[in-house]
Amino acid sequence: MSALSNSRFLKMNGLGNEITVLDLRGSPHRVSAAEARAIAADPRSRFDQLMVLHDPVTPGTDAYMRIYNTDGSESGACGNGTRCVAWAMTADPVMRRAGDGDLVLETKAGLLPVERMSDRVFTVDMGPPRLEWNEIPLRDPVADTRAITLDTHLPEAPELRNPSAVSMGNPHVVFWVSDATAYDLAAIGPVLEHDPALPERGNISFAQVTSPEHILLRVWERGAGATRACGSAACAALVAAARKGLTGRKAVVSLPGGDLVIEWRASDGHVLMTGPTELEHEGILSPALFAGAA
Ligand SMILES: N[C@@H](CCC[C@H](N)C(=O)O)C(=O)O
Repeated sequence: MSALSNSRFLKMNGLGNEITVLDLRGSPHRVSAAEARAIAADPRSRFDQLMVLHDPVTPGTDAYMRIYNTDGSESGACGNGTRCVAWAMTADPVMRRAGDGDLVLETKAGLLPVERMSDRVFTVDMGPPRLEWNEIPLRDPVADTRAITLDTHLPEAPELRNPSAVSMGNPHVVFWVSDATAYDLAAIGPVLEHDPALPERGNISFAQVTSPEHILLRVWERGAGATRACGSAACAALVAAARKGLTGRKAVVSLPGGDLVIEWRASDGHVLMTGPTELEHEGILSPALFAGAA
């Protein structure tokens, strides 16, 4: 029987980005890729990202998070999921942490301080963007990641050339388009996600800058597919747009699920993401889910 059998979970969302939160603090168990896929396969616990809480690693932090995509792969960042975890750790009667003060979460990519702005709205300090080719990572050295070249050539879509690349703790490629809704994400997304120039695959965004304070964004997520919102992609798009002089350092990023406010803070270069969370229901993971999942 899996150590996860009968574990309580929260099904949440951040702007429609489907998030399941599982609390393994106090347990040595590490969710396997097969277990993550099994949890995603059940409609009650279905997720774009599974956020798993573990005991803190760095002194002064509240929890260490592992982040799983629908396909079982792991990521270093999930903006919408981080806000959901912040809600769970401050408001859920079971997952609520002891004590008050600033909430600081940690992933394999670094520390994420979180501020509660209102009942369900949180600002996450997503840290500084990583902009060097080997930090993203890209296969080939490039001096300026504001305009990169992928191997994929789409002659039917001449706009899809020279995207920007940014890491927010996970790899993002941002294409600059005149109409963010014009592309068939389900057809193009998987091809671009797996482009050989992206050794760890990529989260793929189509960004339409409508003013210096506003970006329309659609995202094909690595390991999860088309989602209604992606917080780290919104951060990556704002950083890339500001670097290209298309926007200022603060903008509203509109996704199919709603709006995020993103600021690339001048004082320390950190990216702040503000947006809502929603609790849908709680549940218990059935032992039957894990039959055959190692
Ligand atoms: N939805 C997330 C990003 C999820 C991680 C991504 N699919 C990856 O593999 O890097 C967000 O809100 O940032």
